[in-house]
Amino acid sequence: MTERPILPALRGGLVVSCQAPPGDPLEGPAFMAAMAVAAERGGAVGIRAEGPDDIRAVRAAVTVPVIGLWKVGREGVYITPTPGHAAAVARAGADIVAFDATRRPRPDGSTPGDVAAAVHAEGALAMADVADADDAIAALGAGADIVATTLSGNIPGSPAPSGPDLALVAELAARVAAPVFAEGRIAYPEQARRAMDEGAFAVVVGTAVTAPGAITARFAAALAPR
Ligand SMILES: CC(=O)N[C@H](C=O)[C@@H](O)[C@H](O)[C@H](O)COP(=O)(O)O
Repeated sequence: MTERPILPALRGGLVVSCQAPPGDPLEGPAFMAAMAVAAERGGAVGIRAEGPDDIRAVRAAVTVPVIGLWKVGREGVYITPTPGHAAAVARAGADIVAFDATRRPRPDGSTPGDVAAAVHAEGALAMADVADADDAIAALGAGADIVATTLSGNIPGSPAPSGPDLALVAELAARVAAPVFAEGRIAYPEQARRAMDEGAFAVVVGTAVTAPGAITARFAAALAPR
């Protein structure tokens, strides 16, 4: 928990998501903390990190706000699925706890409102990762403080645009009073700029900055014989 003003520190800036999936050579708190320090030095105003161990290490390594989440499995609702996971993420040092706020059933039958309440009980802010505007409006009504476009194109029934869902960013910015974070498939600085122009409060970039394997694959593909 922190007394620093969290949202003003993030306004208009870049949050870098430092996550390595299971089996990735960079998996582990030391690697993710180093990645976070590099991102902070590069101008990131916040770091998004996954799992209590990484969150603790990142929290200790940077001065900027930390958005935490906990991925549990990879099916259905897996981003901070229960109030218990959310409380643990906050206790690990996250200033903001991101959680799946889609209308899909949660593994323990809890609601987005239950998760937001657990986050608030730990003194953190609740970020609703959504797939569409209906998710966002429901989650904010249930107590979330922030919405992020994280799950657009990433759940069944949500078609994936090839790039970021800037239409959803614009729709949310027009329809909700809460801060809107643009997140998901932002691969170029120009897309980050456009997200801000569409009304985003801040922009979150992961793969394009912190996934050397994926970045290398893009370059290697460009060199493949035609
Ligand atoms: C859908 C899901 O599980 N998204 C996760 C949420 O934390 C991360 O795997 C993404 O890397 C993050 O959202 C940033 O997005 P991108 O890596 O496209 O810049």
